[in-house]
Amino acid sequence: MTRSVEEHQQAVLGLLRYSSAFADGAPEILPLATARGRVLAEDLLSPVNLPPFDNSQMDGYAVHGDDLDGSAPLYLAVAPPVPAGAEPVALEPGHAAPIMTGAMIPEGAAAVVPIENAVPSQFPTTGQYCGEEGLTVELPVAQAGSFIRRAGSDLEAGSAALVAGTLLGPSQLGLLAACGLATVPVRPRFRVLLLSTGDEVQEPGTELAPGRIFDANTTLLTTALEEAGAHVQRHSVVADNPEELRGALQNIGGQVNLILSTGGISQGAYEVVKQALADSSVEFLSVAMQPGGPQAIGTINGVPFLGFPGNPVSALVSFEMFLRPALGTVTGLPGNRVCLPARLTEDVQSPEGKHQVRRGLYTDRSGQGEGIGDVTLLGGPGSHLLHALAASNALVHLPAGTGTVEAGTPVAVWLLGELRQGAQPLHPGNPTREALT
Ligand SMILES: Nc1nc2c(c(=O)[nH]1)N[C@H]1C(S)=C(S)[C@@H](COP(=O)(O)OP(=O)(O)OC[C@H]3O[C@@H](n4cnc5c(N)ncnc54)[C@H](O)[C@@H]3O)O[C@H]1N2
Ligand code: MOO
Repeated sequence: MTRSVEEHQQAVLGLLRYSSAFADGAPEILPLATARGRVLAEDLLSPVNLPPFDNSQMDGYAVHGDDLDGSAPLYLAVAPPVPAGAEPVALEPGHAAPIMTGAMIPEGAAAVVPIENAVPSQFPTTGQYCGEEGLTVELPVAQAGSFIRRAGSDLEAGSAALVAGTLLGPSQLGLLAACGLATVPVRPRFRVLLLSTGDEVQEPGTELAPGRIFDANTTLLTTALEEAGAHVQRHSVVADNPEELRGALQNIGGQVNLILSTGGISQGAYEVVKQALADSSVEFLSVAMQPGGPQAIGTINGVPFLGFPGNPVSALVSFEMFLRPALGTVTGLPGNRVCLPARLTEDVQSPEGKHQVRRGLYTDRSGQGEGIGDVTLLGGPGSHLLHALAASNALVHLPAGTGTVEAGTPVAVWLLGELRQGAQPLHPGNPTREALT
């Protein structure tokens, strides 16, 4: 059975949505400073007004409402100062109180005049406040309410500070702190059991035996999953022994939201995942994509399962194309990569019937009057080319039907990192030839 990229993306999304253990997970309560990158589990109402009280927006003089009759300049007696953090005494008509930014507006005051608009334009010294009677200040005409930040003008007590599903970053966590909250309920992390398979696959840090290779996939996918916000339970490498794999998968139910394996799913004589799950509801199929053609999808004892191909580049491309976007949709975490148009720096040939995903180096040219950036392919299409992948900052899409593309033609790229300054993103989702024309 062969599926299009879009069909398999939908199938993976459906599988993750089915992951009921995840949806029913009780919220975790975290201290604010440890909750960055997590998703809010429930609506949070503010217990206080923001600001909590009427306060001054400027260092200046608080003026009584009775003195705002439009006559100017005002000559007012200087009242005792109002520092931030103090509860001031009421202001009498005919008086102006030195008031600091953030200080509570005294009862009776109706406007603040910034100190630089006063004569003298500096506050009296502490000694003058204490020792001299009869200090006066000259102020220009002021509008009622000027430079006063009203209680609740940012957020009213009892209204929603944040709604469930919000991704918590510095601004959101700062808001909760301003509301006086010390902890936040977050959705539990999406939990993934990760197993790499293959007799030839050996732990890094050991001495490499003849015919064997080091396990790249466990580290590659652990870090990719964690970067996407998931919690990863790493299993040690499973040999090409179906009994061993079945043993590793027993009694997993309920502890994880997804089991993800690499390797053992194509046409060989020792395809351990295929053999171990032959009588299960897991489907082994081919997606019209290169790399990442062989795929497995289904459930094991009710737990969602995905099998990625063993080649490291195939595993990463499978993650980027299928799992990352679906994870974003079900968890509320950012799943879609920034998609940009870029001009190819060389001619390229892709298989007509497949969506080819090449790796490349994207360079932003928007500051050089070029409009869009360019992309240089790194390595060939081979799915073992991990060194070229490591030097790349973009996936380059050559959708099914592309065939030959000449140098200078715009193609869609997904940035594997931050958006460069000035670059204009395309709409997220699968790049098509039409999106570029
Ligand atoms: N006759 C056919 N052979 C193959 C086909 C096919 O259609 N017909 N498809 C090829 C494609 S495309 C891919 S991709 C691979 C997928 O094979 P498997 O998923 O069964 O993976 P393995 O055979 O176990 O491994 C493939 C390759 O990757 C290396 N590998 C595996 N695990 C790791 C790891 N953890 N770290 C680093 N490298 C790993 C492994 O040694 C193999 O070289 O099948 C093709 N064959
Ligand atoms: O489809 Mo395989 O993933 O090219 O190398």
